[in-house]
This record gives sequence, C-alpha cells and structure tokens, in this order.
Amino acid sequence: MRYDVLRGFYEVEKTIGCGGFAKVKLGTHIATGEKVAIKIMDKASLNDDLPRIKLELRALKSLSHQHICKLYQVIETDQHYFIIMEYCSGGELFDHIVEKNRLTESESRMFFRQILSAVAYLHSLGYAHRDLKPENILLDKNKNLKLIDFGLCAHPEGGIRSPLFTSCGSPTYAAPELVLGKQYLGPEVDVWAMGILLYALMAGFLPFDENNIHGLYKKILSGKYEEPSFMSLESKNLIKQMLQVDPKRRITVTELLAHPWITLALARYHDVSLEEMWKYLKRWKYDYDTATYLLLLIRKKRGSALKFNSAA
Ligand SMILES: [NH3+]CCCOc1cc(-c2cn[nH]c2)ccc1C(=O)Nc1ccccc1
Repeated sequence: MRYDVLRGFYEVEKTIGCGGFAKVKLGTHIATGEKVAIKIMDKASLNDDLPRIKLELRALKSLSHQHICKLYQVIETDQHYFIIMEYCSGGELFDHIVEKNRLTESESRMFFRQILSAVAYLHSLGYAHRDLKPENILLDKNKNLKLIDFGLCAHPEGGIRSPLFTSCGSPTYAAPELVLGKQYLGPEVDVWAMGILLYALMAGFLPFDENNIHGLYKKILSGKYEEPSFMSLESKNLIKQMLQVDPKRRITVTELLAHPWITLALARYHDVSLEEMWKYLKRWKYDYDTATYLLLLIRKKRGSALKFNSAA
C-alpha cells in the first residue's frame, strides 16, 4: 500500500501490530534515520470509532512522559489518519510475561513503578486511561515501559473526580463497579486494572479468568481470587488493597505512590520544568518540525551525532 503523503518524509516498512480500526507499521523518519511507529487509520472504516481517534490525539498531544509512547506527528488526508509515534522495539509486555511464565517480584516492581508513574501523571492531567492491560503496554529497547492506546481514555469536563458511565475496556481488567454498569470514577477503575496487571506480572496468570463472560463477571464481583504461595505477604497485601470490590475501600494512586512496596522516587524527566515543557508542547503543531525536533532531542540524550539532512 502506497502512502504518497509520507513520501520523502517517512519510509514505511513491516506491519508491527493491528487491532480493529488501525494498523501499525514500522517506519523510518528520513531526515534523522530514526525508527518510528506509524499508526494508520482508514477514515472510511472508522465510522463510530472516529471519536476514539480524536480522543487519542487530544490526549497524546498533551502528554509528555518517559513511560507514555511519544507522539511525533499527526498527518491527516481525505482518506487516512497517520499517527507518527515513538517506536518501542521490545514489543508488548504481554509477550514478555508469557515467554518468562512469570516475573520475579523485583522485576514486577520495576515494571509496576513505571506503570504507576505514567498513570499518576495521566490522572494529574485529568485523564483516566480506562483500558490498562499488558497488550497496551510496550517495551522500548532498554526495557522501559511505554503506555499506548488512549482511545478509551476519559477527560471528564468536571475534572478527573467526576463520575463516568461509559462501559469500556476489556472485561478481564474491568472493575466491579464497571461490570455492574454503575457510575464510576476513572482513577478507581485504573487502580483496579493496575491490580490485575501486577497480579499477572507476578503470578503469570490472571486473578479472574473464565471463558464465558457471566462466569467472569461473577468472579470479579466476588472479589475472590487465588493467592499463589510463592507471592510474598507484602505483595499479597498490596494486591488485596488494589482489588477491593468496593471502590471506596480501594487504595488510591496517591497512597500507592507513598506505599512502602513502591517507594517511588519519581525521577524528573526533563531538564526544563514540566510546566515549561507543557507550554512548548501545547504550542507545537505536531508537524514535521515537531517530529524532527523530538527525534533530534532523543538522539542528543542518547549522545549520538545530530545527523540531519535538510534535503528531506
Ligand atoms: N497491542 C498493540 C498492538 C500495536 O499497537 C500499537 C503499537 C504502537 C507502537 C509500536 N511500537 N511503537 C509504538 C503504538 C500504538 C499502537 C496502537 O495504538 N495500536 C492500536 C490501538 C487501538 C486500536 C488499534 C491499534
């Protein structure tokens, strides 16, 4: 498939993922030679998924965090949307767990801290992800986690604490209040999903699993799951606090950040303060210059030469 609008700016290579209304291809940003991920959506097949794309673009444009997949450029034509993103060569966290069966407690903690840092940042900007699962967490070549797919994220007008209704996300990771179709709060369902994630990292299987949806819902609503003997007591206790059926009794992100199991020292990401960073990002147009600047910034941080052929 030829994409004329990309010619001279990006080379398009193999497909690295596809889901529903989008396919994702590996690409090369010609001016810098850096690899990128190009999420391609055919407008004709989007139909009622168009709001998801708008949501995702709005979210990605305002997010800048070391554990959230970076947006470089947005290209829109009559037929397509092209979302140019940071390339995560380590694939999905899901595959990483499957190949290792389960992770050690310290590796799980290392990954979980990164997820928590990204989710805490999201919530601080008034977003809830609402579809946290291993398939939406990728690894870059240094095994750093990157959150993707903000197509279901919520940014309620009344602020992150205002109730939501839309039932969305994957049933396996859905919190009881979501399953019951009750009003729910974005941050609380994200904490539940992170509890499922942490359990899956350390156990190698899911706490609530059933091949039929009703059996699955019953298990989720019971809040009862197996606690493998190889899990330490503090890990079991942390997961228990995240998988509380009553969202009011569930541990919050703020409490998680201070939790002894986490002792999260959130590293400062940019040399500039985050406030200044946001100011720049808000002004950027996510055009080719933005992509070029961001990729050069990464190259600089990596200490590589600032190779740049302006012929492009
Ligand atoms: N489960 C992930 C499949 C690959 O999907 C992606 C990969 C990257 C990626 C790969 N390397 N670097 C970034 C960036 C974004 C996506 C993505 O958003 N996929 C998607 C989400 C919803 C519907 C359809 C597709």
